[in-house]
Amino acid sequence: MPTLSDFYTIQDASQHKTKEDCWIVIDGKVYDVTQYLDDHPGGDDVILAATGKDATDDFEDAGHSKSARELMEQYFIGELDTSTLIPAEKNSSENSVQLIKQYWAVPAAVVGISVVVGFLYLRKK
Ligand code: HEM
Repeated sequence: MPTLSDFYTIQDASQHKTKEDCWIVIDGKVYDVTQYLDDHPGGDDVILAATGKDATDDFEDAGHSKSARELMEQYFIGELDTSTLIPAEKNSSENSVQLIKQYWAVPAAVVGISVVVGFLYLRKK
């Protein structure tokens, strides 16, 4: 049955990344795991390292059991407002464009300078 729940942005969740106040985002859901940190079999450091971002891949890579997944529902506090992820994706594609531009600038400059030097050298002969 659908229930009303709070929505948080990834920026909201990123404000809670200490041992005293720790939220994680897994599969579009936000969990306040502050009280669970000391009991986590994988240690508190792995959970703290998974704060401030989408921790779904880290959580899945650890191969959590069914009972771990049931347990985590106790710490559910709200849904992730996914509209806040769109600018992040846009930024990362903009970053890729910047990287491609930089990647091509250096070899293009080397080829350009070589052509000019070669041309001048041949003209001198
Ligand atoms: C509410 C969130 C979480 C709960 C309730 C939880 C619960 C558990 C439980 C019960 C185990 C024991 C093995 C199992 O039953 O699967 C475990 C192991 C583990 N967890 Fe989590 N976990 C959570 C989040 C995370 C996150 C975000 C990470 C990030 C990497 C993580 C990393 C690990 C690792 C590496 C182990 C393996 C420990 C070992 O086998 O030595 N867990 N977790």
